[in-house]
Amino acid sequence: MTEPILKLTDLDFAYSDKRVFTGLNYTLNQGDFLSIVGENGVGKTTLMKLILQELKPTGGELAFLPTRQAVKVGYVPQFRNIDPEYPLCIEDFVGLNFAKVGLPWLTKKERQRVTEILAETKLTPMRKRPLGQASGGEKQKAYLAQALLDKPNLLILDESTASLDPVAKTELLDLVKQLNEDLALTVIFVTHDIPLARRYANKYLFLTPGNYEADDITALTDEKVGRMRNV
Ligand SMILES: Nc1ncnc2c1ncn2[C@@H]1O[C@H](COP(=O)(O)OP(=O)(O)OP(=O)(O)O)[C@@H](O)[C@H]1O
Repeated sequence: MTEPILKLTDLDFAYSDKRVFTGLNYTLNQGDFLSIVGENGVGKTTLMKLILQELKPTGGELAFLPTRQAVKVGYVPQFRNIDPEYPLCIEDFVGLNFAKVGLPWLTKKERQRVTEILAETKLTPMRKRPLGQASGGEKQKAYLAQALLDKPNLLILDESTASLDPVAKTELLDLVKQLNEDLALTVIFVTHDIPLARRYANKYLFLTPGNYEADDITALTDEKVGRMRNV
C-alpha cells in the first residue's frame, strides 16, 4: 500500500511582492519517483527550498508524513565545477556529512558506512582521487553518495544531471532508480529534460506560471508538453 511522505496543501509562496505559486496541492507517496518540470523561473528551485525548509510557505501547508522526524531528506545539487586544487579526495568528501565540530575523524561505524556507500555508488575504484580532478559524472556521483550517506528516505535531485553527458546521466539515474526500486527510496527529480523524466519517473508535476498539472508520467505526452509550454 502506498503511504504519503509529503503533502502540499494550498501552498502559496511569494518573495515579498513576487508571487511564485499559489494554491499548490500535491501528495507524494513513498516510493514515488516524481519529476518536477517547467520553464525557467516558474518556481522549481523555490519549491525545493520549501521542502528543504530553507524557506517558509507564505500560505497553506507543507507537511512531512507520518511525522517530520520520520522523513530524512537527502539533496544532490546542480552540477558545480570544483576547483582542481580542491583538497579532499572522493572518499573524504563523501564522509564530510558525518563531520562534527571538534571531532573531524570518523568512528569505525561511520567509516564502514562510507565504504558501503562508495561501493553502492560504484566509486570504490576512484575513492582516493582528488575530487577536483574527477570527471563530471564522478563528481555528481560523489554528491549523490554524500547525500545518501545518512540513509535518507526522500532524495532530491535538483537538475543534478543537467551538465552531464548522456552516459554519465544514465549512470547516475540508473543508480538512483535502483535505490528507488530496491529500497522504495522516494525521489524528486527536478529537470528540463522531458525524455529523461519519462524514462525514470512514474509521476510528474508540471509547473507553469500561476498554475500546475500533476499526473502519472504516461500522461506527459509531447502534445501536452507543447500546450503547457505555451500557457
Ligand atoms: N531570493 C529571491 N528573491 C526574489 N525573487 C526570487 C528569488 N529567488 C528566485 N526568485 C524569483 O522567483 C521565481 C522562481 O524562481 P526559481 O529559481 O524557483 O525558478 P526555477 O523554476 O527553479 O528556474 P530555473 O529553471 O531557471 O532554475 C523567478 O521569477 C525568480 O526570479
